[in-house]
Amino acid sequence: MAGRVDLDGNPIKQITICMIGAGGFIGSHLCEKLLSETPHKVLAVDVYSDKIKHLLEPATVTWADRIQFHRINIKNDSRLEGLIKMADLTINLAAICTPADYNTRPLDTIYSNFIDALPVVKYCSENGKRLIHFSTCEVYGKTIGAFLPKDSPLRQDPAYYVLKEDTSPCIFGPIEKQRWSYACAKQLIERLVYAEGAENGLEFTIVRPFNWIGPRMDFIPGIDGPSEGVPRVLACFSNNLLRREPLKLVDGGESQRTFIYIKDAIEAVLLMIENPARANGHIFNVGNPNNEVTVRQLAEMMTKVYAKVSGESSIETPTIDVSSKEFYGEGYDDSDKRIPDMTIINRQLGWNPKTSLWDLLESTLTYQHRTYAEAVKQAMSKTTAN
Ligand SMILES: NC(=O)c1ccc[n+]([C@@H]2O[C@H](COP(=O)([O-])OP(=O)(O)OC[C@H]3O[C@@H](n4cnc5c(N)ncnc54)[C@H](O)[C@@H]3O)[C@@H](O)[C@H]2O)c1
Ligand SMILES: O=C(O)[C@H]1O[C@H](OP(=O)(O)OP(=O)(O)OC[C@H]2O[C@@H](n3ccc(=O)[nH]c3=O)[C@H](O)[C@@H]2O)[C@H](O)[C@@H](O)[C@@H]1O
Repeated sequence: MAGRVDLDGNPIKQITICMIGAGGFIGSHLCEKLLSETPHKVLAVDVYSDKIKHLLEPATVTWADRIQFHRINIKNDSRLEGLIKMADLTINLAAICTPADYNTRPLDTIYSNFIDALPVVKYCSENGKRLIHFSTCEVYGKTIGAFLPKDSPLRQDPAYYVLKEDTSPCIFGPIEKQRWSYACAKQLIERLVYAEGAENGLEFTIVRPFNWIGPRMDFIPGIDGPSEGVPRVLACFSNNLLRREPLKLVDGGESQRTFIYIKDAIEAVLLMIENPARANGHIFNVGNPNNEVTVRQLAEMMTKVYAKVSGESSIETPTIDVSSKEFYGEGYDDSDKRIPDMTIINRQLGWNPKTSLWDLLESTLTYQHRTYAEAVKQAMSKTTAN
């Protein structure tokens, strides 16, 4: 760790980071990276700590004095401002961010993504502290191309679908499509952070993740999360594979996504943390434009990879179609296609993603199989016995 320098060759000083939402999927990977590869200190704030338990116990691990866990709900805890004041940098990851919640719990979604983030921005601004705020690629909404006729040749033109931080519009559906409650709340908090920068000099960076996936993402229903819960697609499909049931394709699985390995994405966040002069004032797409698939293709690839890593044959009917109304309920809508433009992050931080979709699925599904296969088998045999 000695002699670490930033992208401009300057020595990197040890800092203290207040990480809100540190117990979640991204937070757990970021904590791991900071503790194992940097000298920085982490004040980890969350209501849950299961995903970072291995970093907190036992107290004898070499980094024990560099991480402190604070079980705090940021909605109503006066300790938050004190922690932000103690830190050099605050990273806010806390949010409700599973699509099944956006149309079924729109109030909680809006409160979590906008109202609850407000004090964090305010405390950073008032105390002259740097903020890295986690937004989402969903702020782009639908592509311009989605509104062209299906057979229009313009749909093939990147100008109609590649998403650029400084030029693409944010295109959401009507209010009754409550899916957009999340994207809209995230957009407004982005505008607020940006305005604090412009009017009050807040030093900020906004991150727009594009489908980061990997170990510890969400939960397996009935094992380490509610039986009726609907996590994001990686965990939904993992759950289906573990239970040997068909993967459910919402509205035919035609939507397109670009998936990036969490470990590649975390490299980008570390560059932002350690290169403030290059990252401040910027909004960054963080994704892997080379890993584009339709959801149907993702299901097919996950089925193949899971067969390889588990040694189990695939089931006869690996996928079934379900309507979005049946799967998510009233008010669901979808982003059609998400390709991140990488110009800004490349120019500012020289960062590029590395891992192919096949490789990232192989390591992630190996983890899923190792972590959950036995527990799922036991849960299923109990259900059959009852
Ligand atoms: N994973 C992705 O690909 C992705 C994509 C786009 C945006 N994001 C954004 O990145 C951030 C982190 O996402 P994630 O995938 O790690 O989600 P996650 O749900 O795994 O993590 C969020 C964490 O925040 C905590 N939290 C929520 N409300 C809180 C509160 N009131 N007080 C304290 N803690 C609270 C949760 O307990 C959870 O541990 C979110 O803001 C999300 O919108 C993630
Ligand atoms: O990860 C991101 O970058 C962002 O996008 C996600 O949104 P989305 O990609 O729509 O969510 P997923 O649950 O990962 O679904 C991806 C696609 O798979 C489909 N799906 C999901 C689950 C399933 O079982 N079957 C299925 O076909 C969905 O309808 C959607 O088209 C979430 O909103 C956030 O985590 C985040 O802000």
